[in-house]
Amino acid sequence: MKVKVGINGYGTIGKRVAYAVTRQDDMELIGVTKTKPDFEAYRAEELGIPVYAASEEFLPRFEKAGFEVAGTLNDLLEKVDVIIDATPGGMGAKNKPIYEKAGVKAIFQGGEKADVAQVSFVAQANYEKALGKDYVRVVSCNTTGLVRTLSAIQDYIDYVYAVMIRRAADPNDIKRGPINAIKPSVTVPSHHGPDVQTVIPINIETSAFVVPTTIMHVHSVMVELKKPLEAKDVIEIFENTTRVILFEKEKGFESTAQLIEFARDLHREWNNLYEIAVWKESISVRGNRLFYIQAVHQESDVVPENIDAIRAMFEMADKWESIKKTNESLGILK
Ligand SMILES: NC(=O)C1=CN([C@@H]2O[C@H](COP(=O)(O)OP(=O)(O)OC[C@H]3O[C@@H](n4cnc5c(N)ncnc54)[C@H](OP(=O)(O)O)[C@@H]3O)[C@@H](O)[C@H]2O)C=CC1
Ligand SMILES: O=C(OP(=O)(O)O)[C@H](O)COP(=O)(O)O
Repeated sequence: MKVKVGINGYGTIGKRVAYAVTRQDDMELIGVTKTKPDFEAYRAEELGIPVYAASEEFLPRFEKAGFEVAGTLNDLLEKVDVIIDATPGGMGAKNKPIYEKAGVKAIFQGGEKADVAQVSFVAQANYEKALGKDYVRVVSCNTTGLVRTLSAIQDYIDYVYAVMIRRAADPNDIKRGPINAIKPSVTVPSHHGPDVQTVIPINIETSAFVVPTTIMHVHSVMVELKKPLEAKDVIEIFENTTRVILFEKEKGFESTAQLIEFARDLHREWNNLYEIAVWKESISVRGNRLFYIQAVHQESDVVPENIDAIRAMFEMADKWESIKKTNESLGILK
């Protein structure tokens, strides 16, 4: 039996998760919601994906354009086992009562607060915690990136200090698009440190800055070690960590631009780089301090997490079985 999946919010994250669902042999994409009949709605229709209005209030927009929807969100909820809420940050919490009323499991995204769900999730760190759960939150793209590498060296961590250099907007965003400024999050810690702690119990402080780019976030990570670890050990650990890839400046990976070019060269859909990119040369240890620099493709690293979260919630596979299946289906390198 395939799990029936619906997507509420067919935007940057929603459309990528929808695509990933169609790549799974144990899941079925039942439909997606839109608030308006724009090109994304027409493209979904072309792909044979049923489009539902996100609520009744949006129906006149579709009627006016002559776009035939399959119903509204409530109709979609009647047909699915799980809904992926990929609506703008904060909207998921408002939608939750609708999902509860429909008796449908739900996965929320990182723009929601942790208390929206029973568990905050990164597959390789805490898959088991989501087993059988009804409400799971896939943490934000930056938090996912931090958890992927930090959980791999968790036993060595005394304290982490990390600086997030965040892209100003996604490439399709014409409202927030790169400003000619560096904008600090003046609240310290930024939400990322406390968010990491909702997944793994480590000491961590973070601060964050927005810079004028649309392609990827970069993290400068500093770890105080509680037991000895050499750079070569960290390299070996990361080489053996799923969804983490080492890139070398020596081979031309000088910036986020080349990382995205690499994803294009792989012919990845939407140039998704699902893996966290760690610069190999940046990994260094001085005394009891470890340093490394990594990049996160904000539009895609959380996509495999949503797929694994579905399998955990329906207890369809154990952790490594699910991760392997998801990785293979999306061409994730390791
Ligand atoms: N973009 C990113 O880099 C990342 C985002 N996230 C998180 O994922 C979530 C979604 O973000 P993202 O995909 O970027 O957002 P987008 O703005 O790209 O997409 C949001 C979608 O929600 C839909 N929507 C808008 N209003 C409503 C409504 N009233 N009811 C139902 N749907 C609505 C929009 O539909 P329509 O187009 O039809 O108006 C749109 O398709 C957020 O929690 C965000 O924090 C997590 C990791 C990375
Ligand atoms: O989850 C993300 O970033 P975050 O981890 O910095 O909150 C996404 O890049 C969305 O960030 P945004 O809230 O700046 O759109």
